[in-house]
Amino acid sequence: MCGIVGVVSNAPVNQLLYDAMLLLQHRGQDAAGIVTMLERKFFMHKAKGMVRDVFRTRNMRALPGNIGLGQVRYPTAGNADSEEEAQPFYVNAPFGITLVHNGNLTNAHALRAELFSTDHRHTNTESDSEVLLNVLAHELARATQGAPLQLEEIFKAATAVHRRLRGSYAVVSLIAGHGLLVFRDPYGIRPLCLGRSADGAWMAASESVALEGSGFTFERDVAPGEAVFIDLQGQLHARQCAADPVLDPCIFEFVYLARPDSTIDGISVYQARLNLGETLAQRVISTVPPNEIDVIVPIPESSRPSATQLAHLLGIPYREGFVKNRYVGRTFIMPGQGVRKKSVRQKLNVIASEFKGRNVLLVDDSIVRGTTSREIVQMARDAGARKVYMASAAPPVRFPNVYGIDMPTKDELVAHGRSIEEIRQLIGCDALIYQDVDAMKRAVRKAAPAQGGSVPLAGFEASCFDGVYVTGDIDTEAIQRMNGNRPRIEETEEDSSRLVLPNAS
Ligand SMILES: O=P(O)(O)OC[C@H]1O[C@H](OP(=O)(O)OP(=O)(O)O)[C@H](O)[C@@H]1O
Ligand SMILES: NC(=O)CC[C@H](N)C(=O)O
Ligand SMILES: [Mg+2]
Repeated sequence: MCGIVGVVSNAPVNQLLYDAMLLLQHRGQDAAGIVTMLERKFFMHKAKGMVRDVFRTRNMRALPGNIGLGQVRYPTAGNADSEEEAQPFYVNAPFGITLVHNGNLTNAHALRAELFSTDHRHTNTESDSEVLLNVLAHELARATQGAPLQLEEIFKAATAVHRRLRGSYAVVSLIAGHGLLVFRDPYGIRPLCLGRSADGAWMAASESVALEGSGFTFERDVAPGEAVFIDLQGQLHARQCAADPVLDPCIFEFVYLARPDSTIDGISVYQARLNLGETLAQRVISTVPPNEIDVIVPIPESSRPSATQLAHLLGIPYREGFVKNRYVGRTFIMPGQGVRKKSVRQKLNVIASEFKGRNVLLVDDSIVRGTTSREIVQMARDAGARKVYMASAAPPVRFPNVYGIDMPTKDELVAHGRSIEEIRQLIGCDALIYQDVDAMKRAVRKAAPAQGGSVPLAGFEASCFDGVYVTGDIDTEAIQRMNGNRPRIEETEEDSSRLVLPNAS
């Protein structure tokens, strides 16, 4: 995941973009970038780091114009360490286009070869988003054939782009001298929504929290396969450009990725998490008698809504046993297992009195590599807990994700190829309770409104839990190819994060 945003206004947008990106910071902490446009000229600043570190006053002053876009990056393709792969990306022809992307193309490898041999376009990084931009540029050139750009050609190009791309993509792009083009893949895997301000400005963003926090009113989600073009006068034009759009949003957004105060495709993330706590309660009861649990303790941050609901239903006290250092980022989205492990301890500290002599049930939203749970269980024991039970509001994560969440190989997943009992032993808890896959889907769906958008909710992209890849073209070979170009982080206890490039000996 990454966070993306675009704004068309009649006043400067640099501060608006910056503020919206701060509201999306939880979606990517690796790099940040903004492009604005004044007349036909683009102004760009991007670098590795979090928003507040990347942009100084002098950078902000150098971003003039009433239209622009931005991204916070969490790399899932290419090289996490590369400054060049920070977004936005830019191409000069046709017209001049910049683009930000949230998602992951599963056919980037084939497209890159095709771009070079057939389309005669050059890409200069390993990023799939640069490939995406070049496909869009090629299709815009093909649709216009040298003539001025009209609305019909924009939608024709978007249609052709959908035909060529596979995987997940929520995109905001800026066409110099024309306007903002926004589109979402035909399955709607990654989120994207639109909002309006009182003075008529438009904002497109990954999550509704960015709209609301920036003074915009949520208008609607971008439908899967839909392309929306907002011209320089602020007129919005929309068209369904995919042959067979279906809405299968990524369920992990509701489990962990998104902010709880966001609504995605009509589903309140907070309500979905409460519901997950409710169904989890039934699983807990069937594993550990509630009278053997003295206290329920959430693992901050994302598990809190599920843990409160669980505690409420079981009638067991909910206590804060871990305090989070708010200056440490999300550990799951940090590149490198060593960095993640170290930062769990830096990030969370125990309140020993909540554990001493008690049987505690720790609740997390998900267990991915098991780094957090292992450390946390040990910390609870060190603090004097008698029994430490562990519950996950999501089912076991057993399969790699290829749609923009950084869990690319099955071997790194603690639940892959292991029984619940084996995972329990690895994590070191006295009982381990997982949500069930169908119950998770039901719980999230229950938070959906009766009436959906223009494309109704079909199901969920839940491949990391059930191994079903909604785009249908993913096999072991495809996963290996996607990972082939990604640098690995070599792990040892002492030297925790040495970067190893592929092909390095
Ligand atoms: O099994 P693991 O590989 O450790 O990953 C799972 C953990 O990572 C996430 O927390 P994170 O610290 O990223 O963010 P949060 O503060 O929003 O919960 C998630 O909420 C789990 O706690
Ligand atoms: N998480 C994402 O959405 C990543 C976007 C893109 N695949 C990149 O690696 O930069
Ligand atoms: Mg967490």
